[in-house]
Amino acid sequence: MISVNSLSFLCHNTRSAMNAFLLPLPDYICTHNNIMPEPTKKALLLMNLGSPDSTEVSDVRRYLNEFLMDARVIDIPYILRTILVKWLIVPKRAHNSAEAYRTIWTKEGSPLIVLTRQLQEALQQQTSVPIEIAMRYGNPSPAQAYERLLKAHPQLEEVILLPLYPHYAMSSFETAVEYAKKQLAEKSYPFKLSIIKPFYNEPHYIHALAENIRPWLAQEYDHILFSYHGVPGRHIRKSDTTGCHCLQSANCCETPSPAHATCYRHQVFETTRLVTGELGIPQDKYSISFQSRLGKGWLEPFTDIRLTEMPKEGIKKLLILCPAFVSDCLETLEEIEGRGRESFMNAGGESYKMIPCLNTHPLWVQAVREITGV
Ligand SMILES: C=CC1=C(C)c2cc3[nH]c(cc4nc(cc5[nH]c(cc1n2)c(C)c5CCC(=O)O)C(CCC(=O)O)=C4C)c(C)c3C=C
Ligand SMILES: [Fe+2]
Ligand SMILES: [Fe+2]
Repeated sequence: MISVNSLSFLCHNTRSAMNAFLLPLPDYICTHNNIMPEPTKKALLLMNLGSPDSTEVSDVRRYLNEFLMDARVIDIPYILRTILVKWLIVPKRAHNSAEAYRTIWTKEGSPLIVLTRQLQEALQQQTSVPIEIAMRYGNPSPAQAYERLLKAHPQLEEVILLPLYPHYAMSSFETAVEYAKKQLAEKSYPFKLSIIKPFYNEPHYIHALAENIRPWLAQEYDHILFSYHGVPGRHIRKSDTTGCHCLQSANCCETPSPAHATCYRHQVFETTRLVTGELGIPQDKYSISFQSRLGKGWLEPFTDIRLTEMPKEGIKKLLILCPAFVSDCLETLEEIEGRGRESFMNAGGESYKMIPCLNTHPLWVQAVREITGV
């Protein structure tokens, strides 16, 4: 292969000289000055959960069907899942869900997708490594992102996949990775996929989270609630690689085990411990809860219940954040900022402040660069 250095002498008036011999000029040979960038070999793919294409009930229905028919989300046999999802959950949920999306939708679209794109743009301003986004459900799909990357960079050798979930769950990180791998395998793309593991304890991420919280601590508050997206306890046990650790004892998540590499509960505890440690928040000033449950047997305590209990326990001024998400979305803006606030205030709360997700915080942009090496 011709190295870029060996071609550098060609750069002056190269195109006209080479044209004289009718040689096609590779696009990475610069004809204006002596800079000849390497052809792009590496790209970054940011992958998030996805949203419906619009707030029309038909689009929300299609999105919910795709989401809930995922066997890593509702992990029951196909026939039962089809009956449950297509006949019971989606028909019952689609209208309310569309209504909920309408309360947060922006003129650019779904906050989750708009904010993921803004993260892409903030990163792209700092690096020449091409960056694309993809969604697990809906658009753009990983295949669409691969096509765009390949068209613009035919010499691509590696796509670094960053699932935008700090914590491992079969219903978030695992399904995103498997879907991206499946779509890669379906066509003979010339590049490989390198997967970044969950970054729940990565120091740059923890630092970004801490600094995103810090300004909010200047005002008076009684308590900080770390509200994480819930998952069924069954999923925690299923993801236990040892087969005998997770949810088998009261303090399993504090007892060292290789199971923690894929234990959502352990990982959210760790994020909370590390970030409160960095901020020096005493143990009696914060707690963890789990939101957005769908069905029985999900991790406890439940955020919606805690929000109605807290004012009666003397917690009147609350700070709340949702570190399972890096971008604000339906579950933060509608569930926590909207309905959560109402529950807390109606139960006797005096002040309720939701700390936004990391979104495009400069330290988060920096953390993504550190975590992915772009
Ligand atoms: C931490 C990330 C997430 C996990 C884990 C997760 C598990 C999970 N979710 C559902 C059901 C629904 N989740 C919905 C929305 C939603 N979920 C996540 C992230 C995780 N989900 C995000 C970021 C969002 C918001 C998407 C957006 O467009 O803003 C919804 C759809 C909305 C609704 O109707 O409530 C459902 C349904 C299950 C069943 C599950 C694990 C088993
Ligand atoms: Fe655990
Ligand atoms: Fe969810």
